[in-house]
Amino acid sequence: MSETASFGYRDVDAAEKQGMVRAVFSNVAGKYDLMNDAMSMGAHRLWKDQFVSRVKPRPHEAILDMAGGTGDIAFRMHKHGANVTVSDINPEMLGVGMERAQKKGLDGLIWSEQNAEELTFADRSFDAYTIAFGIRNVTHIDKALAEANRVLKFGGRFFCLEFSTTTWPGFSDVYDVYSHKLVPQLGKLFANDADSYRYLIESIRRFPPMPKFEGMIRDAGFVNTKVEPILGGLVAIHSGWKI
Ligand SMILES: C[S@@+](CC[C@H](N)C(=O)[O-])C[C@H]1O[C@@H](n2cnc3c(N)ncnc32)[C@H](O)[C@@H]1O
Repeated sequence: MSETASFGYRDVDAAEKQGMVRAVFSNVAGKYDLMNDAMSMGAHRLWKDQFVSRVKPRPHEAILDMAGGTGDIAFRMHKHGANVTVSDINPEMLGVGMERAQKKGLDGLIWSEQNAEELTFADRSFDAYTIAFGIRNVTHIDKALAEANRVLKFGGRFFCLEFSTTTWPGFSDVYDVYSHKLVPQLGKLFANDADSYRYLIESIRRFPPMPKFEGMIRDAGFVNTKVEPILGGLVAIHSGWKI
């Protein structure tokens, strides 16, 4: 029997998932940044600021921003003087990011089309690895985590920002209605694409809960792992160290 993977609430052939995810992000690339503001009412900017403040980028250190999309995390780290490589599997998302960098006058970022599961970077190339709202889209999360570990130097830091499950009871009911009913409608209104946004919400619900994901990070070889829930775990920052 062939291997299956979850694509939102559906189970699909694992070999097909990557192409389906790629199609989602090709569809949304042009409206991605606008939709992030609309869906989170601007909150994603605060979560990304908090995330980068935890990474503490230092001047000249090499940081890989995996699944970096249109560059939000990379731009923030670049401001600190880090040498940032933005990698993503989707050339359309990277294309939007490169245009944004040009408009902002940001030089020195490296843009690289890569699959998080099979990186072409040499072992021990980076001081830090970041991935924001990307890991839940990857077919084999364990392979991506193993690759993160491989490309980090000894003493390197791993940081992941991802939606998770809030433990605030009242809030989770409101969030359920908001995400399942309103987000696809916003997707239709702003991007003429309810299905892509339905997938993005469903994929949040299928993502492993915080303790399980932290265990996966440990299994990939990271130590001193930590989870920092935001809004009761609606969003979480996971981190670990390579030794
Ligand atoms: C929700 S966006 C996040 C973009 C950016 N990090 C941000 O926070 O705004 C998810 C990104 O993951 C990328 N992605 C999905 N699967 C991937 C994979 N296997 N390898 C690398 N990137 C992947 C998508 O192309 C997309 O750009």
